[in-house]
Amino acid sequence: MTGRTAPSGGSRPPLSLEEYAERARTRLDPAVWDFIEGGAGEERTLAANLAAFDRIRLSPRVLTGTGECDPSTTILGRRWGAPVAVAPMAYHTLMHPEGETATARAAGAAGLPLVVSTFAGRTYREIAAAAASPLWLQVYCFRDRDTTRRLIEHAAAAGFEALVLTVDTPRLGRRLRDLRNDFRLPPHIVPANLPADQADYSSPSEHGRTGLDPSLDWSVIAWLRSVSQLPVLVKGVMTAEDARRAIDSGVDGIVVSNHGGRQLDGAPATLDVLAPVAAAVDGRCPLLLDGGVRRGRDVLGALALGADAVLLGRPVLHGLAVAGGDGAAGVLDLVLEELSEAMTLTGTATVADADASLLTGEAPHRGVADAALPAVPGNTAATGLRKQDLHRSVSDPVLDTMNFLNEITGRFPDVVSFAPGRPYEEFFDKDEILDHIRRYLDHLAADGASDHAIRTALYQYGPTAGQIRGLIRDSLRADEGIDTAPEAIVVTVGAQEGMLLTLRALFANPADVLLVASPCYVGITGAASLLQVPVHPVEERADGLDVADVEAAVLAERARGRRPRAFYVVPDHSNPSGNTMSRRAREELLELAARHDLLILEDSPYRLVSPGVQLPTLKSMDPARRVIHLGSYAKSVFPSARVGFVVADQPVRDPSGAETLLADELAKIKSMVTVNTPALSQAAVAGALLACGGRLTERNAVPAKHYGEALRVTLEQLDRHFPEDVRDRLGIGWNRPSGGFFLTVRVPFPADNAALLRSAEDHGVIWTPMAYFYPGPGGERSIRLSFSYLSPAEIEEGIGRFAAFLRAEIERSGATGPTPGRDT
Ligand SMILES: Cc1cc2nc3c(=O)[nH]c(=O)nc-3n(C[C@H](O)[C@H](O)[C@H](O)COP(=O)(O)O)c2cc1C
Repeated sequence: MTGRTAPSGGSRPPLSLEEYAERARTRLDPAVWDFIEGGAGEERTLAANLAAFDRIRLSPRVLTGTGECDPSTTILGRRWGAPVAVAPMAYHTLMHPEGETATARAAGAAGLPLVVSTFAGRTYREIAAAAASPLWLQVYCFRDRDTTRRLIEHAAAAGFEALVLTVDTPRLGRRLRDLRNDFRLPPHIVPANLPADQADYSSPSEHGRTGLDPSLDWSVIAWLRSVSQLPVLVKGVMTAEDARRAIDSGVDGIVVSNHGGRQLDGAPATLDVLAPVAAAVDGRCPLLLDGGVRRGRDVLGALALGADAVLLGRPVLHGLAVAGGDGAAGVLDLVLEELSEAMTLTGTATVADADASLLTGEAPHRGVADAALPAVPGNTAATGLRKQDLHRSVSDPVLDTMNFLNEITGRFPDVVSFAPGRPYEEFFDKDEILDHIRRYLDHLAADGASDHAIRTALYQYGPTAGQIRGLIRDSLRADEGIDTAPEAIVVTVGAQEGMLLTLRALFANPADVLLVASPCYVGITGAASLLQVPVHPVEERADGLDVADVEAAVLAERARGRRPRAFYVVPDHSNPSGNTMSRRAREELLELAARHDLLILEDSPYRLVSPGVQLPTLKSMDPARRVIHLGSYAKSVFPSARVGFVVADQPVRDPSGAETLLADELAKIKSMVTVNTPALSQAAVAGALLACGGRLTERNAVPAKHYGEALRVTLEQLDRHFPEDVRDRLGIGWNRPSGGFFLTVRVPFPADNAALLRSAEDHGVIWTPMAYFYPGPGGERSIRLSFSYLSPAEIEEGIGRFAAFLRAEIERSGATGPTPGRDT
């Protein structure tokens, strides 16, 4: 990031990108200047891009002890000197005869990638020869796909590492400056990688109209995959919805871009749409942004709003125009110098540390409609909060799924509900809870605790890791074959807190990915969303999880440069699918974990309330301590206690060689979350454990029988309403779990919220759309039925209503026959 020699024509090197722009303007032919500088229409969007960055205010933070900051980052498995790359721009040769080769040298010197335009003025081979950092190819899809395919093959052969498909250009925007100037490329400026004889390229707008394919849809991603192995990014996404579709289409990255204001005039500034797009992407792929980046601090602003990196457009052309490769290098150096300054003055040690806490004052997406904020009654000075200003997780649909169900249950109180995964209430005895607490106090006294110590245990803040760890250890030994020390246990506020603590501790860097069996319990994906942990779903097959699929996910993530850190699974009677992993699959999973240095997060709350003998827990099969076991007493004791625990016996070594257990580290985090699990709750659970000598299987013998019976009645009623030949004809099916609270019904129509509403309104029965449990697409034609909360008579009535709903819905949609798509 050293200053360069003064590009000729100025008394000193330009001190800002603005100065580079000014010097470039004086050097270039006015029509060429207009061509690079201009935007579409009235250039509102062009101006908005710049204005949005102008509104960013960063918080200076002092005495942070940050020292040297590190602006480097890793994208698609490659280290970049900073989260900046050069945006694809046509014809660098218009700025300087060396064109893209000069830019590639400059980018290489700064350790930054260059995205080379389809309309590059130099060949891909020449550019690659000059490059010392990653090259990506920007792809325009032509009507003639063969031309596009050849372009991609040439770039791949030259060593380009990724494809960036520009998706905002079914035609070129009306750029009035070019129209007024009747802009034509000089004869020597040609696209060096396109067939010279096939088109007249001299008028970019004219060629755009005749050459570009205006009818592209999302299937183009699959086409690109069919012609190239390279990762595919899409450039030009501006809405959360399109970002989701892009991810559903399997892209490897997204560039939020409005083409530097050159396409749809009136489109918002890219920075203004970044936060909602980032919320939708939720770390599932790299997210880049371009448009209006003109200073190093702009880079930091974009990162704070959720980008992983930015592309720099016009300023690089300005540098080239001013002094060729040296000028482009000067521009990049300046941006990196300013970024380093901004990071230091905001106490941002690394790129991963840049988050929304850096922002202060008016956020970029504010300003337009502040006046339209609803007034809060009775408080005229109230501050209206915008959802976009809150953490992106609050916009994550996963955090909302249960609200819809609760709302619908409230609206139709007389429905039979197969929605809640709740224990059957007839087993609750209102006096028992007091007996449990009494029993625990007596136990403490019998153990020799003084009155004073017992008072403290009950009334005072307690030990962070919990005060009933010994009893939990005994119970795990008796019931689960898990042999662990009390010190390896942290008592948590439900298993949910256990998930939060575990993810917080394990996921230290943005390249760490959580793999989850999918469909997946929303508690873990929700916690991942809160912590911005990227999630990679591994889809269960109809008969359960295939460990080969987990391995494929591990390898795919590695290939993307990310680190699969842990795999979350409910091995027994899974919520939501009801499937159980076989013993063989458990062994294979543990072998895989060892092979790939993967941790397993085992969550298994239904075992102890399921009939029959259970398969061994993963934790009990795990001498290598790869399994972190998340426990819950919600089903086996009662949910209101909100007591869970984590068995985290993994040794943790610090740089001095000192060793703790992962449980100790979780307790540190817990001390800042819930301080300790309420003593009253622990006392009640402890009393319940003492009552059965730690053998919760024995305590739950009757409930387990009940749940087994509820499952049997549910299956029997489904069989009765839909005998095999009928269900085959209608395209309905279901699995046959061996226990737990849930099963999966496959249907031949979309089982979405609209269908759920019809089911509640017209048939008086509620269920849960399986799609709620898919972190990505999937489950659209599946339903989760939960039978745990209902009596056999209610189940019988409810399945009758459910059957009527299924028949009505099949008739309504005209859909019968085998269910397309996924099975669970
Ligand atoms: C002269 C010029 C040519 C461009 N050519 C392309 C191109 O060939 N392909 C593409 O995807 N985007 C192209 N763009 C858009 C840029 O990649 C980028 O989206 C935009 O310039 C970023 O905004 P900024 O210039 O404000 O930094 C071009 C932009 C300019 C200014």
